[in-house]
Formats: sequence, structure tokens, C-alpha cells
Amino acid sequence: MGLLQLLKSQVLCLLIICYVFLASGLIVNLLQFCTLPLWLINKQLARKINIRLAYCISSQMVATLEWWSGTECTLYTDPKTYPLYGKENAIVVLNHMFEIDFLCGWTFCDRFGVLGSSKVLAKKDLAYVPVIGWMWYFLEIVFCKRKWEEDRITVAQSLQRLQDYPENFWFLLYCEGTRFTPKKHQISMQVAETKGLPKLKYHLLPRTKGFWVTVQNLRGKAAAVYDSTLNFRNNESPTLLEILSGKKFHADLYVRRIPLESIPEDEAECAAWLHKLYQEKDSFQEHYEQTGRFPGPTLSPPRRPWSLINWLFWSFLLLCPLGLLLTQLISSGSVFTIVFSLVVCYSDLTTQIYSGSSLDDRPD
Ligand SMILES: CC/C=C\C/C=C\C/C=C\C/C=C\C/C=C\C/C=C\CCC(=O)SCCNC(=O)CCNC(=O)[C@H](O)C(C)(C)COP(=O)(O)OP(=O)(O)OC[C@H]1O[C@@H](n2cnc3c(N)ncnc32)[C@H](O)[C@@H]1OP(=O)(O)O
Ligand SMILES: CCCCCCCC/C=C\CCCCCCCC(=O)OC[C@@H](O)COP(=O)(O)O
Repeated sequence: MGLLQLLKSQVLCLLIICYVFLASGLIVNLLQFCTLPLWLINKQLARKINIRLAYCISSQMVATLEWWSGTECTLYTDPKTYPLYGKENAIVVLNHMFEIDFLCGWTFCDRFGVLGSSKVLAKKDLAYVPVIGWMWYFLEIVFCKRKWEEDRITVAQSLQRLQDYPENFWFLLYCEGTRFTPKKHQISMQVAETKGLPKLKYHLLPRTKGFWVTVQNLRGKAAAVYDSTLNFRNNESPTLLEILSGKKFHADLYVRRIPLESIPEDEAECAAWLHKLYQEKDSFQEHYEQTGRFPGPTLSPPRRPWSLINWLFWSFLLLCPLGLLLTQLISSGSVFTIVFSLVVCYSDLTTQIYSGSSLDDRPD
């Protein structure tokens, strides 16, 4: 492990990153709250301001992936459709296999200039998470309770509200509804069997209702579905903690642009279409497994400096007062200072010992 890598893996660095994220996030949430009266006067302006405020939060996580961990992202796609990315509204269908798949999605959003405005069909519980969940409330993120009797109305209404959204957005849909685990896979393949559907090896059986309601309600607004399949090189499954510890990975994303008009309007036909899509997605994963790459040409959209600039700005703003406070505490020599310093040093030491052994003991 190099010196820089060792430095990045210190608990103190993790604490600093989380402090900047939480403190800046709560400030942004407060600013978002202050835009409430504006929604009554000028809704489109309020939306545009909230897009920029949301960027301040989500781009910090993007910066940790791109600039702190140095993770690289390669896009496999048709060069003819590439110029359209970021220039139109789209529904993104992504496999849900990795802890940080949403973060890789955000990275691509940033590279195509739609990070602040991008949306997701998220479970309702996430709306109550401070910083991210509160930010999403002002971004008009669509939440579902995963109870179709209720969702069919509320999800459709939330999607209809996006018809006059003033900026381009990508709407992310994890049709599998939950992250892949062998146990969930086994259950969902039992459902596939009872429905007479072909088995999938790398995906859970997609939930078709959310996809159908999204396509129907975004017709005329979204131009296409971006069928996206994500994988990491060397069979790795990165965690958020590893990214925050500065560990580098290489993500590969395979994207196919499918015009929205080509998707059937009828619910049953649309469901059958989605099942077929997931069978194709499964074959792309099989291709990756066999060859270590997705089919077709590769492109590497460059990372942009804005996420880093935003991160440095908030770090400067929030770490300067903290530094001053700590200097004052140390010079006062209070008991608190000594206890705090000891706790930080101790946790740093134990993490080094643990990470040293656990990383080295990992199987190849
Ligand atoms: C160029 C670059 C391109 C791309 C870049 C990539 C991405 C970037 C894009 C945007 C990024 C933006 C934001 C991302 C940020 C963060 C995201 C983070 C978190 C969000 C993650 C979540 O919260 S996922 C959970 C919530 N979402 C979903 O659940 C969506 C999928 N679900 C549905 O659609 C559901 O249908 C529903 C929620 C609408 C309703 O659910 P409900 O449970 O009520 O109904 P069902 O659908 O289950 O209907 C019952 C039918 O299901 C069958 N069944 C039963 N058991 C199973 C099973 N185990 N598997 C499959 N099916 C099952 C049952 O038989 C019923 O069948 P029917 O025939 O009657 O339909
Ligand atoms: C600058 C970096 C600062 C780092 C601070 C870390 C704080 C991280 C805080 C928030 C991240 C929120 C991301 C939310 C996305 C999580 C994905 C997710 O939760 O998917 C749920 C889905 O699978 C369904 O799950 P279940 O079926 O219920 O199981």
C-alpha cells in the first residue's frame, strides 16, 4: 500500500469527508426549505434553484468516486446514440447488483450534465433519510410504497408532474426492485417458474408494473429508454466504505438506447417486452463473464472538474472554522481535547491494524 493510499484509508479522513458531507448537506437542505415560498410564485425557477442545490450534495459523492478513489468508468455504447445522452429526457433501466451502482449512475449523470435533475423511483423509506432523502423531496423524486394498490395512483401522479420539468433528466428504474442476493434470486426464479418465464442467471425477475406506469406517464416527455448494465472489472463488488477509503475500481457500463415509441402501450405486452429485455441483459452479463467486456465499441466520457470544485469549496468553508475551534481547544488544554484526540488516534490505530490484516488476508 502506497503512502497516499495509506493516508486515504485513515479513519480521520473518513470522519472529515462525512463531516463535510453531513454539514454541507444540512445547510443545503435548509436552503431548499427556504425555497418553499418561491414554489408558489415561480415554480420553474424554484425547480432550477433546487437542481443546483441538489448538485452541491450529490456531486460530493461523485467526487469521492472520481477524484478521491480514482475509480475509472468505461461506457460501451453505440457512438451514433452517444451525442444524444444528456440532451434528452430518458428512462434508465439499470441492474441492481452492487452497493455503489447508484453512485456509478450518478457519475455518468455528471459527465452528461444531468446530475442535479436526475430522478429515481425510490422506496418511500429513503424520503426520511436526512440530507439525501430531504434533498430528493425538493427534487420531486418519485417514491413508491411497493404496494401496487397505492402506488398505481401516487406514482402516476408524481410522474405526471414531471411533464413540464424545465431541465433534462434521467429517470432511474431498478426494475428488480431490490438488490441481488442469491436468496432473493432463488425466490424470484421460483416465481419465474410458476409464471412460465425463462430463468435469469444474473438478475432477479423484473417487476413490470413500475416500468409500465413510468413509460406510460412519461410518454411525450422522455424520448428513450437507456437499457444499462453495470459490472466491475476483476469480479469486484465495491462498497461505499472502500470508495471512501480511497480504493480504486474500474466500472464498465453497457448502454443501449431504445426509442420510447417502440415500447408497447398495453400493460401485458409491455410486461412481456420487459421480461425479454432482462433476458437480453442476462446474455450481456454472460458475455462479460466469459470475455471480461461488454459487446461493442467503448468510450470514456471524461470526468468534469465541477464535482471536485464543489467539494473543495464546502471543505474549505466547513473545515476552516472547525480547524480554528480545534486549535483553540488544544491551546486551552481542556479534558475534552485530550479525550477527543485519544479517541481519534485509537480508532485510527485499530483500523490500520484491522485493514492491514483483513486486506492482506483476502482471497485473490
Ligand atoms: C449513458 C448513461 C446511462 C445510464 C446511467 C445510469 C444511471 C443514472 C440514472 C439516474 C440516477 C438517478 C438517481 C439515482 C440515485 C439513487 C438511487 C438509490 C436508491 C433507490 C433504490 C430503490 O429504492 S429500489 C426500490 C424501489 N423501486 C422499485 O421497487 C422499482 C421496481 N418495482 C416496481 O416497479 C413494482 O412493480 C412497484 C413498486 C411499482 C409495485 O410493487 P408491488 O410489490 O406492489 O407489486 P409487484 O410489482 O411486485 O406486483 C406483484 C407481481 O410481482 C410478482 N412477484 C411476486 N414476487 C416476486 C418476485 N420475488 N420477483 C418478481 N416478481 C414477483 C407477483 O407474482 C405479481 O405478478 P403480476 O403478474 O400480478 O404482476
Ligand atoms: C461525500 C461522501 C460522504 C459519504 C457519506 C455517506 C452517506 C451516504 C448517505 C446516503 C446514501 C444514500 C443512497 C441511497 C441509495 C441506496 C440504495 C438503496 O437503498 O437501494 C434500496 C434498494 O436496494 C431496495 O432495498 P430493499 O429491497 O429494501 O432491501
